Amino acid sequence: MLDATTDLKSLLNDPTLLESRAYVNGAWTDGSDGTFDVTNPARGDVIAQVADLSRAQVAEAIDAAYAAQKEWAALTGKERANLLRKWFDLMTENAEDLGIILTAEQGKPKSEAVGEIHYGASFVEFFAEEAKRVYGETIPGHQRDKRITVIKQPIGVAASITPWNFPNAMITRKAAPALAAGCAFVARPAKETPLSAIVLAVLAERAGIPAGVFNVVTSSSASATGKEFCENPKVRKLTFTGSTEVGRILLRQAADQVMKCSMELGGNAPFIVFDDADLDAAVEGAMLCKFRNNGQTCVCANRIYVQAGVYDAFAAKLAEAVAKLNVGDGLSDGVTTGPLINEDAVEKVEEHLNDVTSHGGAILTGGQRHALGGTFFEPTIVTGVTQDMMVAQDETFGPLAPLFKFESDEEVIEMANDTIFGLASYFYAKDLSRVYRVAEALEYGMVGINTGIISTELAPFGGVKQSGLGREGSHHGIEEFLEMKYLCMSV
Ligand SMILES: NC(=O)C1=CN([C@@H]2O[C@H](COP(=O)(O)OP(=O)(O)OC[C@H]3O[C@@H](n4cnc5c(N)ncnc54)[C@H](OP(=O)(O)O)[C@@H]3O)[C@@H](O)[C@H]2O)C=CC1
Ligand SMILES: O=C(O)[C@H](O)CS(=O)(=O)O
Repeated sequence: MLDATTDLKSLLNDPTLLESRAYVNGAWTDGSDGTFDVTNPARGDVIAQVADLSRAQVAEAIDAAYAAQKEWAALTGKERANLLRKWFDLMTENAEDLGIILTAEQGKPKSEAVGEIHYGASFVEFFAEEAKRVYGETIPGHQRDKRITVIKQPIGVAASITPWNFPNAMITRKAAPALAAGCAFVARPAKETPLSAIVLAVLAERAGIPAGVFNVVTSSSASATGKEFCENPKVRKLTFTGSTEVGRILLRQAADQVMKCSMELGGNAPFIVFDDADLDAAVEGAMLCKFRNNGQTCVCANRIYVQAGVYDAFAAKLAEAVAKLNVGDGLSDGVTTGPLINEDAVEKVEEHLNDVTSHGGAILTGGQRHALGGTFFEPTIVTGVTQDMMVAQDETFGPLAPLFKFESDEEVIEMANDTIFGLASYFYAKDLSRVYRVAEALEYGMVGINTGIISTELAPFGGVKQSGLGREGSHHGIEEFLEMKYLCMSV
């Protein structure tokens, strides 16, 4: 066993949670293509060698899901709910260990990782309850001898492809409604962070979720797995979270089967501070919104617009708050900011930063790779940012806070909406008519008003324009995994 694996196991209350095989049809499965390495981004060492499944093995997982789905759907909603509740209880009981595993492979501070585990588990808890509430309807007949009924049925086998930035919650946000609806599920996690997905399977098995209902296929080739998901006729639903670029590829591939797709894609969130805002609250919200997960979330503030009259005061307060961030290894106590996921991520931050400074912007704080080396980067604020700079159109996905100045409400709404994305947006203001006008004018699926954190299992999460299709979470979330059937009966 690798030294780093031994070290990681030594941190766990239950070392058996650290599994490196895939989970197919209730069996722990080695990869016919060998293994691929999983690295701790804070330390650079290999913490696991995970099963590398071939496309043929992915097809076997789909076969297993297809075979298990009918019996799973035949259970009552309450029976499925009871099993999902046990899964939720096990996630909650093991949250500390799941958080340590998540931090080790993804890098976020352990406190954030444990927070993600509870956030991820909240979807399982919520949709366990929704399993009992898949209602149909009756409609008055169109003729005297006709009776109209509408029923909801599970779509069948659902497959997911998820990113590395929330390796637990992005899976449960999909698998929980799918299983609650009566679907069977095949999850393919990002190659950077498969351990958090695998441990969900460990707990699903312990919860008594039947073999074949929840499968985790780990692979180094996302493309091959994605093609199998899109081309295999037994798959009736594809649910993806990741970049818009990859979302487009998958939609094109899924089109051949006219497959039902949910897409949670890229963002470019504006964070607007009006001159009537509570500046201290706005700074607190900006810190949470920008620097959560080191800026590696699709709903992070990507552009910070500040009205001219409060620009300097806001910038000074934000710099004070950024100075308090503690960059380091997420497994160390007191660390608030971990490393970026990989070298590509660091280079993207540098590219956006250099574009700002080479076009007249200025660094207020930070601005370079951290003294810790590796993929650590100094939390950075830049000022004098304008709409023609890269950061205005492209998602940084890192700890870069670009401050734009604006004069009028009309001007900032136009700038905020000037993007192909439409996922999350935020603004701070007190005047009620301004709040209504701005909230209604922003072209986004989600608007945070005087708050920088909007994510909850109770609300419909999703975007418009090229940020995605469909919603996850809330009672809307289960509809993504149901088909509506119209029954017309002649009496
Ligand atoms: N709207 C939302 O909720 C979210 C959006 N995102 C967006 O995703 C981006 C960052 O995440 P990142 O993981 O780099 O995004 P990517 O889109 O590169 O990867 C997301 C997932 O897709 C897989 N993938 C990559 N290429 C293909 C392909 N050709 N066919 C099938 N699967 C593929 C990846 O696998 P592998 O990593 O193994 O190559 C990974 O599991 C940002 O743009 C961010 O905004 C991220 C999270 C949430
Ligand atoms: O992947 C993401 O960025 C998540 O969707 C963000 S959140 O749901 O944790 O806010």
